[in-house]
Amino acid sequence: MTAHTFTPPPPAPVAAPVLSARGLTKTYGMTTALAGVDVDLRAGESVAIMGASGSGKTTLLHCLAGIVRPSSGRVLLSTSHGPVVVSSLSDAERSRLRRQRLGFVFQEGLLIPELTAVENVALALMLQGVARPAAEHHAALWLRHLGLAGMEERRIGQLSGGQAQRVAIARAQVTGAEVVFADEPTGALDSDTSREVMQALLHATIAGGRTLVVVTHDETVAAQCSRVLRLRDGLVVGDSRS
Ligand SMILES: Nc1ncnc2c1ncn2[C@@H]1O[C@H](COP(=O)(O)OP(=O)(O)OP(=O)(O)O)[C@@H](O)[C@H]1O
Repeated sequence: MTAHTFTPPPPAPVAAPVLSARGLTKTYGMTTALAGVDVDLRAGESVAIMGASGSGKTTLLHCLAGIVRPSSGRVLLSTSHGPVVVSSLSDAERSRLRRQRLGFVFQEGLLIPELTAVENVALALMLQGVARPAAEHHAALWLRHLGLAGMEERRIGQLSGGQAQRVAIARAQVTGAEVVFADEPTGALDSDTSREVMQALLHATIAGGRTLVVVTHDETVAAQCSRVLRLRDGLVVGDSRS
């Protein structure tokens, strides 16, 4: 009789973090906005950052996204071209990195009111050297994907708040950003529209295996994310996964 030995399957590989922060601090004069944050974010995660007003949420998002440079500590972004130490880059290098590798959806959309929906989305690609016809083609596909077919030629002021936020989501996705950062993306919307916009943001980002980081005060927004980080006085005091 053959002895059957049980061979345990190899452990599932743990994906390397897309974004890692170690010992992040940020001070503004006498104010400590971040007091030493360590965090690893992985591909496919949707991470809500919560906490009381002034706890450091936006500062953390800005440090992770290379918008502001931390006072100390390190932010490492893993890109398809290799790892990048975001916190050591110059202002110009960080702004290039943001344009090429990161996506942003803020409450006050960073959309240009004089441009149409399709032009706003296409602009993100054109800034990377994509020719206008191809950029507008891709932009229109994303707008359709986000339920905005027929609204491509409207200026931002001719859209509802929820529609404008979906244009911002399309713009954040169209370049294939590794990580999408959102700061109160649904703060100005009613609760039904907020849910729809949040679902659109989650599906667009996570379906592509990318990472979403959302600063929010809204527990219903956080409940739609796969992980919630809670900040107090510039420190992470809670980290839960659903
Ligand atoms: N540019 C700045 N100059 C001076 N102080 C700042 C600056 N940005 C943030 N701060 C201070 O750092 C601390 C953290 O601010 P931050 O905006 O990160 O908090 P938050 O949790 O996002 O707050 P809120 O929920 O009110 O938006 C606060 O005390 C704030 O006043």
